[in-house]
Amino acid sequence: MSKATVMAVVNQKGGTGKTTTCENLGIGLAREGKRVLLVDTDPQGSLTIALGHSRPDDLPVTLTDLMAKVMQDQPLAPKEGILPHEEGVELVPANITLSGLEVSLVNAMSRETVLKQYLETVKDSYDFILLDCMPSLGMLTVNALAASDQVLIPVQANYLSAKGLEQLLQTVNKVKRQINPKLRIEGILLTMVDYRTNFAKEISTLIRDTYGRRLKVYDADIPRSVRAAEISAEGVSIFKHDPGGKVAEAYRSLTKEVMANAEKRRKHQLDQLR
Ligand SMILES: Nc1ncnc2c1ncn2[C@@H]1O[C@H](COP(=O)(O)OP(=O)(O)OP(=O)(O)O)[C@@H](O)[C@H]1O
Repeated sequence: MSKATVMAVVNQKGGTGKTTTCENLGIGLAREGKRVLLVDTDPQGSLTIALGHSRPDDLPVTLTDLMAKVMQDQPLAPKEGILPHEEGVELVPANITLSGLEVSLVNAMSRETVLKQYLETVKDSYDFILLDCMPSLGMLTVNALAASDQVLIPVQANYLSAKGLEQLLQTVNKVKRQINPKLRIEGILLTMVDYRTNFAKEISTLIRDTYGRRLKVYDADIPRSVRAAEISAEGVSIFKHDPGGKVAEAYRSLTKEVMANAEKRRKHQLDQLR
């Protein structure tokens, strides 16, 4: 059985739409029949909350426990700590205890690859594993990059920080060089685009012109909409909350692009084996 494609959703800047993208791309893929695991690697637990667990601190098992077991060489039960969601995805939840684990990683053996080692134990059961990263380039984000095949970078169109993006690309390249040679940037996703303003259109064009040659910018942009902001408290995706709306439409397009890219890569790999 083939192993999952692991995708890190990363931006060290806060509030760029990482969690919203993880949730809706993940559920979008599940709606297309893919087996999807979402992993909350952020001690804030936003993805955990967004998927309906409003009190992450009360959960008996979270990513902290699973990574701690890996670090202590303890066995994991099948699907230990993995929670089902009504829309077909599964979740490894997180809470604030993950901050403590991040500190203890500093002195751990193979500290950059603890998450990777954990994911190896579950990879056979999924087609896609999406990692919701925290807004920093610390050890948990390095673990996410070390465990991933590809990176999706949500960028809030109105607040593009070219310097921030360069810093992120440097970190991705460093992880690629030193720890994970197969890591590649899948694409930049423009989020919270307000098409009522000319400014947003200009920024979108600017990003495509500036980075489009070096990096893929997804054709799908995610529009700004209060309907998207509402889902954080609803425990369901935009496909359930507002199925006919423009944000659902945009995440549907993104899902198709991600699947088409995965299929292209699979064919390319098969061609190389021939
Ligand atoms: N398309 C959108 N339109 C309007 N609001 C949005 C949209 N996408 C996300 N939001 C809202 O913007 C805020 C930040 O989004 P989100 O939590 O997805 O970002 P994040 O990058 O994961 O944040 P953090 O860095 O804190 O983890 C949230 O309140 C969310 O509900």
